[in-house]
Amino acid sequence: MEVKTRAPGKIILAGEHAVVHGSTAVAACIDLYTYVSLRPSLSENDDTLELLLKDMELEFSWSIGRIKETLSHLGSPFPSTPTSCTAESVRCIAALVEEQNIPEAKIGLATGVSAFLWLYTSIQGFKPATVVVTSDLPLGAGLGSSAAFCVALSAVLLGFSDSVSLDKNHQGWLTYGDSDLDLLNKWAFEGEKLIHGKPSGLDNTVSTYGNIIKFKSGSLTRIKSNMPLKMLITNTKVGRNTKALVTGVTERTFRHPDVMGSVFNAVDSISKELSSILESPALDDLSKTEKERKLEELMEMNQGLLQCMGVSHASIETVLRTTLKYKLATKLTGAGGGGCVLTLLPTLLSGTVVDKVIAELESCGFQCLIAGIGGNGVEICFHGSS
Ligand SMILES: Nc1ncnc2c1ncn2[C@@H]1O[C@H](COP(=O)(O)OP(=O)(O)O)[C@@H](O)[C@H]1O
Ligand SMILES: C[C@@](O)(CCOP(=O)(O)O)CC(=O)O
Ligand SMILES: [Mg+2]
Repeated sequence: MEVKTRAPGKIILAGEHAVVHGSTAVAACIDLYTYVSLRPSLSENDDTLELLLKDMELEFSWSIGRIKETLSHLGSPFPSTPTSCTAESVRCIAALVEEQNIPEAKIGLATGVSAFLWLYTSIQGFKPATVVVTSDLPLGAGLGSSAAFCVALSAVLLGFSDSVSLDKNHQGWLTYGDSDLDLLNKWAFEGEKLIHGKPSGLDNTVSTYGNIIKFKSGSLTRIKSNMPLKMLITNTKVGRNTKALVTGVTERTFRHPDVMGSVFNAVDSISKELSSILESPALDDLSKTEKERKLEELMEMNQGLLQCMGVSHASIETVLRTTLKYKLATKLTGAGGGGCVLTLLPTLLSGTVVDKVIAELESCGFQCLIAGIGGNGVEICFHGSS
């Protein structure tokens, strides 16, 4: 039987980077997904584990014997006990990845392949199978592709273990129960660590549970938003790497602990205020517009503080300047340094203005999209996957 999962990407409305240092952040999932399907090998002669990254046109294959020989110290699989990859296992897994000779232009994927091997062997053990990955999300652009990958992967692997309880006769997409979500979110976090180094857990948590969440020091609060949010997402297409940007902010924090502490505190207040605005009732158009004005100000302030942290970029500043001409507020989303930028589109903004902004941004070589915000988190499909 083939089983498929999908996990959404995300936008961070406030609090990226500061959340790594204990501040509150607010994030929402978007309707762009990473899909992972798993087909266990049925033939006794088949002794390989295959990973197919379809969008990347990359295929990896290891003999189970080779994996066992390298990772035998792991023992039996431990699906119910999310565990960090030890330094020794990191080294062994890196050797298995290196043998696959990833082309230099795609070497950034090596950490994703390592996360795959860790999650696979920890949850499934040494069983032959084919795992296929596709994604709607741009990789390394701030929309949480790394987390969606780890969440969808953990979800499909646990879907084959006895550690989760799911109705396998269900047709179409099925959501997981709360305790199963807690388990797969912990595994996804372990995968994110191999990609990000020191993730806050925000991205995997919003991809797992969906909707809009407030997140601080590993714990989440679901937000019941009372306002429809429309965001223009602009991909600057400037490549960057979350791990390097997070390290840069941490180093700046070591150099200027007091200043950065104040910056993180300010971000914490922004996220708290933003979430309370989302939750407060919107009674009429006037109060809706007032709330949107406040959100815009908070986004502008958050962007200023992200610039203080050193994670803005010339391309992001170009988007800021362009949208400001239309009196629209913009902030980067995710790790910054390029990647994606959010612009709030107020309810009463005319379609003509939106079209003009998009045309102007696209004439700079950027790519614009408007994604649906705040749907379901990770889901699984046993039959008739779309
Ligand atoms: N579909 C995928 N297949 C394999 N690896 C992936 C996939 N999606 C993400 N990754 C891993 O995540 C990395 C990008 O993560 P990151 O730098 O955190 O950016 P973001 O999470 O914003 O997209 C990739 O370089 C790769 O290692
Ligand atoms: C910068 C950070 O706050 C978010 C990173 O998101 P992304 O990988 O750029 O999608 C890091 C984290 O929360 O772990
Ligand atoms: Mg990421």
